[in-house]
Amino acid sequence: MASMSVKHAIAAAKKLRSLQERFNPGGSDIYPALMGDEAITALIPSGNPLSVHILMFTRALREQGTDEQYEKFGRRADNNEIIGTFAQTELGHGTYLRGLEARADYDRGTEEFVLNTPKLSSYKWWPGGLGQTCNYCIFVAQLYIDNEAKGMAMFVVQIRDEETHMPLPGVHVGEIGKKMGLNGVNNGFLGLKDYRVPRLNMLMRHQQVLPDGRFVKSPVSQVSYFPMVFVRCMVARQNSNYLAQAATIATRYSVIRRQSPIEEGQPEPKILEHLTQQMKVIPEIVTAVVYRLAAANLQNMYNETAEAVYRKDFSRLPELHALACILKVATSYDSTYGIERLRQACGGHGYLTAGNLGNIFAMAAPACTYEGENSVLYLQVGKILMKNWSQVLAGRELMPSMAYISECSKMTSFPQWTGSWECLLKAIQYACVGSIRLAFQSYNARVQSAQSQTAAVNYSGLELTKAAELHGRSYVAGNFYQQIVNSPNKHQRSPQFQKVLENMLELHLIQIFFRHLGDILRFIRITEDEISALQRRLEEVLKELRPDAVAITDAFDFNDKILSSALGCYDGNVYERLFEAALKHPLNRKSVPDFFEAHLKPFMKENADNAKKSKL
Ligand SMILES: CCCCCCCCCCCCCC(=O)SCCNC(=O)CCNC(=O)[C@H](O)C(C)(C)COP(=O)(O)OP(=O)(O)OC[C@H]1O[C@@H](n2cnc3c(N)ncnc32)[C@H](O)[C@@H]1OP(=O)(O)O
Ligand SMILES: Cc1cc2nc3c(=O)[nH]c(=O)nc-3n(C[C@H](O)[C@H](O)[C@H](O)COP(=O)(O)OP(=O)(O)OC[C@H]3O[C@@H](n4cnc5c(N)ncnc54)[C@H](O)[C@@H]3O)c2cc1C
Repeated sequence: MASMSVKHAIAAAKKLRSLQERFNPGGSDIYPALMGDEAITALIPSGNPLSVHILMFTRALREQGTDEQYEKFGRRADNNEIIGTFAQTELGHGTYLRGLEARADYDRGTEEFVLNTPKLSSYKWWPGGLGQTCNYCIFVAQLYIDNEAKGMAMFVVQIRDEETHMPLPGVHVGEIGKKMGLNGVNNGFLGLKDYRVPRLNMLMRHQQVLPDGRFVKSPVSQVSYFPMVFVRCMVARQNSNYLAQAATIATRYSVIRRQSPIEEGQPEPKILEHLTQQMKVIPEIVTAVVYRLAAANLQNMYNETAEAVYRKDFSRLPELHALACILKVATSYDSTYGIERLRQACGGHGYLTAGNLGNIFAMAAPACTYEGENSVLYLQVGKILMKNWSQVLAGRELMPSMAYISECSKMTSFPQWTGSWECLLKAIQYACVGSIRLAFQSYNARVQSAQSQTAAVNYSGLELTKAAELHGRSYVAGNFYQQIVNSPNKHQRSPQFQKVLENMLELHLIQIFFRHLGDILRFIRITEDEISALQRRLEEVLKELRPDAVAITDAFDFNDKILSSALGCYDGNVYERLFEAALKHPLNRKSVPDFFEAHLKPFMKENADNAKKSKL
């Protein structure tokens, strides 16, 4: 599987390189963006062993290395003359980066770093492509000068001979084993023993070790986390795509499959006519659209910020970090649960490999863990919200994506309930701000009762997580509302198209309202009649969107090859394709399987003989 993946990844890399040269000669941005795109996912269903090379290795060399280092390593990596990965996580630590155990000791006598993974738990563990594909890596380690810790640093390390691909002396490298999916990625382990690299192998754009061992600190230490910020943005985009793929499959299947007359004596309808089926499928279509738009916004913000960071302007980094974290979490959780819901919406056939929903799930699910485990990122955002709440209390202005927090904080109570989109959006934001306030009070009370700040974060963790989750909902819903209602492009849309978009907005807002009804009722009084009115609107908008479901998913524009699904083909020949796939199964190659004579027949015969004997 790994070798097929490498073969396909290389073919895809060549193709994309030629597209890059055709459409964006000399540029560097569309290549990584395309590389992770849905076409690649489909071409390499067991995962792309070059993803981390393209998304992290090359970027880290460009963004964390000096110009000289880029010339030495980065250009070769961009040309795919060398293949690398990002080796940060260890067997014993992934989340808590300050706890990483791999170390780099500076030897000023030889002007080298001595790299070591001193214990089993300090072995690098997980990096994509490390097992077999890569001959280089970025090795993340604690930097020591004269045995004094200086924080994390990144080192370019050659691990295999460029000619023979043999691991170099002092390098212990291999594959970590079979996973639930992504088995073509050859995630690997790496141990180093007294492995020496020249001083200039430490990436030194933002922090430096001078030849005499003097350490020059980065102006902003978090900039060494920047490669992770980029991949979080990519996860937001990619997981929205996975959800869109699953939604396309389930929608197409739901207009072919017929089951159970709705009225006695009537013909069986398409299953998408059943209201509960609409509720399983249509909200997921809308969620995919909503997240695609949010991820596109995030990507623009990343591009602007990355340019600024390159010029050593770090002012927008905190806002980008906060948004990348929350959208990474929201898209990975919602796509993972959404894909499973869509699989169930396809009944028994959804469980067949031929439907491809299992593989899409296996591609989407690990994003809840990699690039920052989701609960940990919720806490990270929760902490940022606490900091911003202090700013609100001090009367200071907040970053644009949190401006709604200041606005809501000024409201003494929630305005008259109207049920309008603005009212629904405000209700979600108001509940979020209420949750932030409660989390802040809880956190502060703990600190005042002599808990340390870190312990107070731990014990306020549930409230911080709730506040972070609602902040994600507020941002995403607010962004969608702006794009549908206030977009400058609005007047170029046909009235029919605008109506479909508005229906999607209606469904999104009502869906989020019901998902967080408990959270909202904690802060806002809403009557039973007002809630029932929203229930009727939900049923109505599902009915309105039903005729558009196929067109919206067609507009995602996934080729049949990309969906790779007997249930989700454009022509709708579901049963024919399921049969075709079944007939290809190895067990169908022979009418009588080999195990019949070897095992089954003797087993049955023995049972029959025993039965005969017991009758005698
Ligand atoms: C194209 C499509 C592609 C598809 C993609 C799929 C393929 C991908 C294949 C899979 C590939 C998978 C590849 C992989 O998986 S690579 C490995 C990924 N590993 C992780 O993500 C590790 C997760 N851990 C962390 O990020 C940190 O340790 C956290 C964040 C948890 C805490 O950290 P720490 O304990 O050190 O810090 P602190 O909480 O005291 O915070 C201290 C300050 O720092 C600020 N801060 C923290 N972080 C950032 C940041 N990033 N930018 C800017 N600022 C940041 C923070 O706000 C605070 O600010 P202030 O309050 O002081 O102002
Ligand atoms: C498919 C895949 C690909 C990967 N690719 C790479 C790669 O290319 N390079 C690389 O370096 N790494 C890679 N990783 C590793 C990945 O980044 C880590 O698995 C991830 O950061 C989570 O860390 P962990 O595994 O140590 O989980 P842990 O941190 O051990 O998490 C386990 C549990 O503990 C909880 N927990 C941990 N800390 C806290 C806390 N502070 N507060 C509350 N709860 C906490 C978590 O919420 C979770 O429930 C990959 C992982 C996967 C699954």
